[in-house]
Amino acid sequence: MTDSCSTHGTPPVLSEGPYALFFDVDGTLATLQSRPEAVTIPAGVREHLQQLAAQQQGALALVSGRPIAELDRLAAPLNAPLAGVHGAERRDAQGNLHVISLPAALVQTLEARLTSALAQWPGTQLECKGMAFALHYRRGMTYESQIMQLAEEVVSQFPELVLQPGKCVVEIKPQGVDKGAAIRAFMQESPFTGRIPVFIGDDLTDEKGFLAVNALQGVSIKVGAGSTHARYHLDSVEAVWAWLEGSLLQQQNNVGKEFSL
Ligand SMILES: O=P(O)(O)OC[C@H]1O[C@H](O[C@H]2O[C@H](CO)[C@@H](O)[C@H](O)[C@H]2O)[C@H](O)[C@@H](O)[C@@H]1O
Repeated sequence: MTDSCSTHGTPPVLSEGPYALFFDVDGTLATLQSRPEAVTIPAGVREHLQQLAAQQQGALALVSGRPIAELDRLAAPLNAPLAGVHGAERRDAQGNLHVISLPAALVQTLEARLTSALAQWPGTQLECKGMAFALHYRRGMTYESQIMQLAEEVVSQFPELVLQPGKCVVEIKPQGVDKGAAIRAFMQESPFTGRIPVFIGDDLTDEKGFLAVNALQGVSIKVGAGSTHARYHLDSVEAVWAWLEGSLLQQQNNVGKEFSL
């Protein structure tokens, strides 16, 4: 990554389109919390997402490291296309599921090994997502190096696995799974095809998504500090909420103009 976020401007609100909208969740639509299970998306933001989805004929998806089941719970009553576990799970706009899994025996072996290792390190937390594992250390920062070493050891033993670093977390996920691939897959399907892709995210896992959107001449937006491939920048989750509301109002104005005499 050669660009620095600080050199990028604030994105204008969405004014023309049609758009294909992709949102990361933690750190983008939802404020980070000390535990994954404490996260919520405010009701007003969920309402705005629903309205934006309707305005764009359903071309709005969440693209997250979280499993699809959790995304449905966090975003309810929004029933959107979803990419979960960094793209290992994907629910397309027709409701079809596309899943990249690992052999059950490998999942069992990894879960047992990671559970017993993290049990030694107070404040760390293991999130098992079926085909991926998140090793959290936000409440156990003193164990960061042990967690990183463990994750690196595991990945070095199994060529079908790769590391996905994040905010106070390192994840172990299947090779070839990333948010860029998930966004490209959506963009080949109705109702996303032919639209201008927009992706907003805050973390390292979002960088492949920014690259995918840039390659399609879309709008990539990084939330918060850090070097990035994204072309625009928003300071905070609150700024994302405000931009989302502004874009919604702008799109509503556009519709009003189409029908005014
Ligand atoms: O792709 P995202 O939607 O941004 O999901 C990335 C990971 O987010 C969650 O972990 C992060 O958020 C937690 C809650 O705020 C925080 O406690 C943790 O330190 C962060 O790394 C989630 O738990 C992971 O499964 C996601 O992959």
